[in-house]
Parts: sequence; C-alpha cells; structure tokens
Amino acid sequence: MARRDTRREHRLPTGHQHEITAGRVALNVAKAYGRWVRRSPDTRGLATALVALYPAGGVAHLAGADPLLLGALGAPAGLAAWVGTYKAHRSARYSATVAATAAGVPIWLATAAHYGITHMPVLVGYTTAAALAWSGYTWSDVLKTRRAWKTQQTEWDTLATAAGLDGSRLVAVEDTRLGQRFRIDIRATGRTARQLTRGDLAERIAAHLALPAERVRVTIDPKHAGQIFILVQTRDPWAEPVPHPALTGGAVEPVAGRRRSILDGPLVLGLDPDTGHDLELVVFDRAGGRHTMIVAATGGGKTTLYNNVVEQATARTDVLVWAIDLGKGTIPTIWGDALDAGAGIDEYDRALAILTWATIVIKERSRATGGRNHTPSPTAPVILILVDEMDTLLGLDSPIGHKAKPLVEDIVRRGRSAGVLLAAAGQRGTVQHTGSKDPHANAGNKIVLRVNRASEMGNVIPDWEIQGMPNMATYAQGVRGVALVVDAENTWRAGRVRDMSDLDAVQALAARRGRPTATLEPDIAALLPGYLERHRIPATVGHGTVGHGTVGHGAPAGRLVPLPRHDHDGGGNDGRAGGDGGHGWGVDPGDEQAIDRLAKGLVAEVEAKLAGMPTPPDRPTSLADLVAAKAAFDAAEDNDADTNRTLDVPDHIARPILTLLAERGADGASPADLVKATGKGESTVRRWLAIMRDHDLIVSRGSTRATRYYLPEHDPEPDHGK
Ligand SMILES: Nc1ncnc2c1ncn2[C@@H]1O[C@H](COP(=O)(O)OP(=O)(O)OP(=O)(O)O)[C@@H](O)[C@H]1O
Repeated sequence: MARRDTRREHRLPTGHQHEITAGRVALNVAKAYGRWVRRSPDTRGLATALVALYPAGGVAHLAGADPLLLGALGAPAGLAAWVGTYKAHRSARYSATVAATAAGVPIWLATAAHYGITHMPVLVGYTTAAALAWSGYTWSDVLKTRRAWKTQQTEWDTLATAAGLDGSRLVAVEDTRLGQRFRIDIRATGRTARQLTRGDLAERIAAHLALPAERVRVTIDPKHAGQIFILVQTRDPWAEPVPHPALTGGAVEPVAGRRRSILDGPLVLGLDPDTGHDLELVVFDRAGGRHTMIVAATGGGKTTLYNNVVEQATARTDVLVWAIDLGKGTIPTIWGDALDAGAGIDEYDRALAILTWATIVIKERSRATGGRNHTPSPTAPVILILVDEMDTLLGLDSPIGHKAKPLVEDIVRRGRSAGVLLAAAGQRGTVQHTGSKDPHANAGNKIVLRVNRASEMGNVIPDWEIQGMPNMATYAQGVRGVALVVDAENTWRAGRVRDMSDLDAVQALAARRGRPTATLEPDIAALLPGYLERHRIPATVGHGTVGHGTVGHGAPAGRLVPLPRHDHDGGGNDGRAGGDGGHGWGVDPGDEQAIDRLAKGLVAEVEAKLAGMPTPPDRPTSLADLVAAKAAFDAAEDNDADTNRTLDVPDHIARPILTLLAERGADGASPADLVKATGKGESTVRRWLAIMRDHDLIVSRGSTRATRYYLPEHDPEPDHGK
C-alpha cells in the first residue's frame, strides 16, 4: 500500500501534488464532520442546518427573492410539521418546537431577503431564534426518550455480548416493581427461544449484573417465536413480609351482610412480588368450577396456604367448605365451626361420609340442571372440599383408599359443573399419592409450593420448563411460603402466600367468623346420610374445659372457642346455636365476649336467612279467614266449582303441573306423575288438581283409578259433558 502511494506521487508534478493534498484534507475534515453529525443526527444535524441557513438568507437577499412570497410559506410549513410529528409522537411540546422551527425557515429567508444579513439586529435576532429552536428541540421529551433508549440499547449490547447473545436486539424495556423486563429480538442469534429459556442465559446475565441467578428469568414470548422476555429483579423481592390483612387488622372482617359472592372475584392467596399483583385462585366463576391440585414438600406451607383458602372461601356468601385432614387434622380443628363439615385425625368414616355427600349433591344438582353449570347462591352454595395429605385418604396405605378412590374420581369428573370442587394437597403428585391420574387430569388449577426436587414439578406440570415457570425446588432460596399458581390455560404467577402460619391467630379469626350463613338446598341436605347431625359436640363446655377434639393449637388462655367434634358415633348434643337440647350453646357462659360473638353471629344468620323473604302484605289476614281458607282447601275435592275458583293456585304448584302436562301433550299424566313433579303429598296434590280443574287450567278424564290429566288443548274428549 505504501509502495503504491509512493509510485503515484512520483508520477505527479509537484504543484498538482500540493493541490490534491489540500483537497484531501478538506475532504477528510468534511468526512470527519459527517461522522460526528451522524453520531447524534438530531441535535448536531439541526445545529449544522441552522448555521447553514444564515448564509442561505444572504443568498436570498442577493438573488432579490420576494420576501412576501417566502414569508407566506411559513404557516403551511409549520402546520405540516405539526401534523406529521404529532401523529408520530403525540407530544405537543415536541411538535410545537418542530412546527415553530419549520415555520421559522421561510420567515427567516423572507427577513433576510428584505434586510440582508449584515445588519447587527438581524444577526442577533437570528442567533437568538436559532439557539431557542435548537434548545427546545434538543431538550424535548421525545429526544430525551430517544437518548435514554439509545443508552439502554448500548447497555443491552454490552450485556448481550457478555451473555453470549450476539446479534440480539432490544425491542422494549418495561419497568417492573422490582427491576426491569426486556423484550429481546433473537432472530439474528441463530438460536430459538426454547433453547435460550432452557440454557444458562439467565445465569450468565445474572453473573454479569452481580445478582443471584434466580433474580433473572428468561421466558418465551407466547405471541412471537422470535422474541424472548428477560426479567431482571434488581431489588430483593422477598425483603418485605406478606402479612394477611385479616390478621393484622388491615381488612374489615366480613359479616353476613357484607360478604361477597364467589362470582365476585377469585380467592386471593398472596402476592406476586414482581408486579405487586395478587396471587389469585379461581375456584368458581361464570364458566363453572375448577378443581385444584396442590403439591408441597413437608413444611412447604400447605397448612398456611389452606388457611388462606379457607379464610377467603368462608368470606363468601355462597360457599361451604368441607375439610378432610386425616393426617394431622389441623384445618378442621383450627377452623372449627367456620367449616360446614370436617374430618380430622383417623376420622375415616367422616371422610367417606363427606365424599359420599359430595357425590349425592353432584347427582341431585346435575339431575335438576341437566348438567348445566350450577348457579351458586346462599341457598345453593358452591361446596369446596379441601383434602390435606391426600395419601392418607387415597394412597396405597390408606385403609379407606379403595372406597374413597371411586368417590373422589366421581367428584373430579362430574363436580365441576355442579359446583362441587376439590382442592387436594399432597407431598408428591404421583399416582401412589393421588390414588389415580384423575386428580391431575381434571384439576384446572395447579399449585406448587416448595418442593424438594425439580422432578416433583414435572409430576404436576409436565411442561413447566417450556412455559418458563420457576423451579420451586430452588426458587427464592430460604424464603418460606412461596407458591406457583397455574390455571387451566397454563397462565401462571409465582409469589408468596400471605402469612397465616400463626395458628392461634387463625383460630381466633375462625371463631370470630363463626358458622357459615350459606345452607345446602334442603331437599338435597335431607338426602345426605348424617349431614343434618354433623355438628354434634359433647356438652363439656361451660365447665372450664376445652371441647373434645381440641389439639395443641388452643385458643388464647381463658377463652373457649367452640370446636366441632367430628365423631361418627352419633352421640353428644347438638352444638348448633339455638339447638343444644338444653345442654349448652357451644360457648362458655362465663365468657362475655364469646356470648357477644354468638349473639352477633345469630343476628347475622337470621338477617341472612330473612334476606330473601317477601315483604308482608299491607292488610293482615284474620285468623278466622285463614282457618276458613284451610277448611276450603281441605275440602277441595268435594267443593263446588265456584268455591274452588275463589282459591288461588300458587306458582310452585301450578308451574310443574302445567309444564309436565304441556310436555306430555295428548298422553296426559297420571296423579302419580303429578305428585312426583310437584314433590308434594298425594292428598295435597289431588286437592290442587281439583282446584286447577275448576279454574279450567286442566281437565281430568277417566274413572278414579285410571284418571289422567291434560291441558285443555290436549283434551281427548273435547265434547265431554256438552
Ligand atoms: N406464607 C408464609 N409466610 C411466612 N412463613 C410461612 C409461610 N408459609 C409457611 N411459613 C413458615 O413455614 C412453616 C411451615 O408451614 P406450614 O405449616 O404451612 O407447612 P406444611 O406444609 O403444612 O407443613 P407439614 O408438612 O408439616 O404439614 C410455618 O410454621 C411458617 O413458619
């Protein structure tokens, strides 16, 4: 190269050589200037243009341009600049600066054409206006954002090189509660999103940023296969505890009138520290119910999680909680009367009874709705069955496993639409622990708490790694109460469960909450063997002793909290408030606070029960009238038609009869069919049928034993009696 240059210099005459060198210097200076401008085209380019515009004004003057014509271009130039920039950036300040600068150019040329550029006032005026335009543009919000974005891109390039992700491009950065989330285009890296989420990219980035590995998470972008998300937590997510507002006095405890429906929103279990969003669990919404499968190692936080679930569920007007904990009995003991039913340590019969009740409820509700989604209400509540230590109920070593298994299978297969939902927890998600694959296959929700090995996660959520979910064996090392909540669509959120590990405080909360106000449909409740006697407890209270069934987690000293005894011998006295058979109310009569609570609970319960009652009529009916009406009704089959026409047929009688007769058409229905349809006694139905016949709502044909009823339009003998 050096040799070739020398040869060329030899061929050139001396003077010419000098000229070319000067030109080259000028060219190099111009190139260097161009490079300098290119490094910051917005500000340096504008400054260059503003400097060049001054002599351009001189040219306009010398050329004798028409100042009026030039000046007239100012307004359209400004308007065009405003429209174009505002559309792109939506910043009034930025658009105003650009529009003023664009309008200023023709105005400057007009001024210069008129006055020339050699006068001092013109020079000062132009310099001031140009400096203002440059500053306004340079410090506009749009340029500030653009500069910050460039800095971030540069930082990302450095990080990407260090992490071995050359060729990647930063697409967006979003501030999170604890750091930042980057969206990265990886198409030019030659690697796929799945490769990167599975590899060591997160660890490399964490190492470069001097953070613990778990504070960087790489996940796929479900909407773009060529992009990934990288979440970097620069602040410690676990620095703050997650207390439960009901235990710290931060939340007003619900009383009957203020409780919400299960349809009003998901259960809140904890906090996602990344976003500050609640860790939520949907057990029932307008799309129906969802079963929940929970996996956790010993001490992984199951009891605390269940405390949260029960706290949230018992705060709803239309949920009843049944709990089965045959291993330690903690939930039935702690939550006592707030549960509708419970089975504790070794209470196998009770556990089987609860599961049997559930299957009957499912069958009866499905029969009534034809399999449609159940609509929960305080008188037809969702039933949430909590099973802790699933293996004690369903595992190979369970003495009732063979009986419990088909019942649980029935619940998980058919309970969803009938509003009977299972939330079952175990140490492992294997078939040995769950009894069968059904709890997995039918569980819409999966919750993984702390587990010992990553393989445990695979038992519950086979594709957890591909989905970028955290490994709960290593997630937030040393932090207790962490949880990963995954719904049926594989949408997940990880965080920390609200701290309800102080069992004394939880037991006091449960006692304040009292009995559920929701009640099962009476006709279904009547079909459940032993259900109506489920709250029987022995009359030991009132003698300074804690009720039978109390375990280590006692109530605060000097206070007796009513606890259910989940016996299955049918003995004892009814502990229901108001139904103690004269042996006690389930509280210590000397404990004023307990009596006060009981009284408030009773008022709330009565108010809740009266909520749906019709308002009394304006004028009372006298007793004599009532007696006469009863006598007239009793004689309905013998009354003359006029008397029967004075008696109204209630809707709950008329509707099923007319519906059935409409369905049957010309086939009609027998008295037995109509007894079945109304669910009332035979003699009562016969009387209503006589009254309805005299109202001409129906017709009866045939002799006594073979009588059939029809709607008038299906009367097989329309001319009968004419
Ligand atoms: N959300 C939480 N916040 C703070 N600490 C918690 C939380 N969850 C659990 N812990 C701590 O972990 C301990 C064990 O929790 P917990 O009793 O709920 O676990 P477990 O799975 O029910 O245990 P086991 O397997 O013995 O039944 C608690 O005593 C408490 O100290």
